[in-house]
Amino acid sequence: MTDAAQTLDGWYSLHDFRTVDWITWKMIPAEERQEIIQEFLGLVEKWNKTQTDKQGSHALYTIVGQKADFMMMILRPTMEELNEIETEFNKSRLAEFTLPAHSYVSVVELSNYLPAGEDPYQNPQILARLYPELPKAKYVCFYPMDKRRQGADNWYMLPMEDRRNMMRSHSMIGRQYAGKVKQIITGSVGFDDYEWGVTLFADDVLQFKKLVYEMRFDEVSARYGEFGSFFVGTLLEEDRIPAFLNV
Ligand code: VOV
Repeated sequence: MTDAAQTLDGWYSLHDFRTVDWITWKMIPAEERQEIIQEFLGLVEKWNKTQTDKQGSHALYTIVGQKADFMMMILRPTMEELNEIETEFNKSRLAEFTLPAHSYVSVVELSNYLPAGEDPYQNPQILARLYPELPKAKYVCFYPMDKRRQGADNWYMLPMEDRRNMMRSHSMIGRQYAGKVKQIITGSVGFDDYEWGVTLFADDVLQFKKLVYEMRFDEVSARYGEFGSFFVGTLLEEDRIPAFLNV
């Protein structure tokens, strides 16, 4: 067996995608819609408080295309909290007017391919990456991915040194996007259908395409990357929620 990569694990993550049932939403009185929006804003207010207390973070984005209408990305210290939040949303009145479109369960992950120093859990830069406050970037891009295990191209059979070299090259490309794209890699082996979730944040949506395309030419993605569905969305700030739901 080759050496397994060691991981540092941070907050648990839920990407929850919903489609709005606009037809039934339009059928109820405007007053009732306002109440439902207020109830949802109350939930978001609770999440804001958790974020201020540094006990988690969240982000809301409206999704472009037919895969979903909006996404709630939630980070929390435990899986139980994610489950509670999801259930609380499901019991809210807004949920009666949404259909589940997709979800992804994972945990913020850093791997030891690049040296992190002595006790990484004491390193403030590492802690900031494991327990991040999600940025208010204008755009989000989410997709799940695997590393290939097929015939001669089996990532998990490669010696540590080869994987480390390839990850170094990967990070060199990534670093050219510093300040343009922020990545949060979440591990999902044992939690969801792929091995990682990739969540990218940017203020210029085109940078997602440029970064993901450039990485396709890099060996770790070219030879070993397998990708699921891509979701792209625009920031749904709280003050935009009533307008988004206005019919
Ligand atoms: C935005 C830029 C960017 C930067 C700087 C960056 C850097 C780094 C570093 C330094 C490391 C290793 C240590 C760690 O921090 O974990 C990683 C790790 C990882 N990455 Fe990455 N990545 C980026 C971006 C970035 C993208 C766009 C993708 C998707 C790939 C693509 O083809 O679509 C990706 C994937 C991953 C994955 C799946 C892992 C875990 C691999 C494993 O086997 O464990 N990543 N990544």
